[in-house]
Amino acid sequence: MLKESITKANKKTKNTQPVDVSCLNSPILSPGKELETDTKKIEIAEKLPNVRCIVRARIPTTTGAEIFLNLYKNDQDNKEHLAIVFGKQIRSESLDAVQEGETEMDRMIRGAYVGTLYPGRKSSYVDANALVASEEKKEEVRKKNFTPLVRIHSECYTGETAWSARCDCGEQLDEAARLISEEGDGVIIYMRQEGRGIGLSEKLKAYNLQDLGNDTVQANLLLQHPADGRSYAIATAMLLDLGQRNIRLLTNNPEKVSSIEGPKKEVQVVERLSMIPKFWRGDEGGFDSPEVGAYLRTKIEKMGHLLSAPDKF
Ligand SMILES: Nc1nc2c(ncn2[C@@H]2O[C@H](COP(=O)(O)OP(=O)(O)OP(=O)(O)O)[C@@H](O)[C@H]2O)c(=O)[nH]1
Repeated sequence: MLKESITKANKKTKNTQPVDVSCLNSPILSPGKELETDTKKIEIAEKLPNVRCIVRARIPTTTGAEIFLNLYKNDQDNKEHLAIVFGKQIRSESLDAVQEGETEMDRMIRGAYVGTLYPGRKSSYVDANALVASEEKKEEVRKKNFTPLVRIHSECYTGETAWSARCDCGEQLDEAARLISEEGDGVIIYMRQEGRGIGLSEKLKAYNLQDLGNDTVQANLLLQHPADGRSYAIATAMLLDLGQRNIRLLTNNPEKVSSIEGPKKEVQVVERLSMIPKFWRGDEGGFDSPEVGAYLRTKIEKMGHLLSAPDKF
């Protein structure tokens, strides 16, 4: 059954080397039997999708930083991707656009207000103090030629909610938030691409295949999925909607850097900053496990991640 589906996958998957199915006599890959190295590059769409921020809300956080959650709809999938915006400087053009027939209350309810909401506020615009503060901030940012720190993060229920030590996704999300909030203004684009795009149920199957001796890439391929099934066109369109054409990107993933720039280099990554696991840096709060070690090694060895493991790992 699995053998059959992988043969089908060979026929369907573009730019992918043939999968060696001889290993399927055993659920565990025999030593020396490479399943394949998936050479598929993340496809860059020819045209960016249309995105629209439909609601924004202020979230005071447990770390003290104040963030604005911007929820987006798009014409490519039916998922609710999010822009987690730090600071008040970065705003969504589609959210701020005036909608026909809407009242001031409608605008405030969907988050298209300037400044801060307070009981009894009547207008989305006329918070004079906020306007002055916002103009001053814009000027300050212009003077500094500010290029925001951005993280493009893919949803990971296990790493962010179920305390998983199989991956460093939860740590990366926290670390990105910490670094961005230190600078004041920046964005985390939170993409609903669970399990590198294969979804949670398939990722859980992949975990079982990993426990049976396969690495993260092999497990995806055995399940008939690409090693990485994500795309970043929606994220690029969201960054443009947020007015961000030049960014500093927090990632070790070279594919993410080229994909996020878009088909016509609509966005430019002017700097890439590595995300080194805390445990490798010897920082407080890091964690180690055999699984996360294997996960990171596979990223480096098979997915070309720009990260070098310290000798002892
Ligand atoms: N299929 C699969 N997905 C995984 C596994 N472990 C984590 N993920 C998913 O991988 C994604 C995390 O990717 P990112 O944090 O964007 O990291 P990345 O693209 O690998 O690179 P960085 O930007 O350097 O972190 C999330 O969607 C996780 O759910 C796994 O073993 N198998």
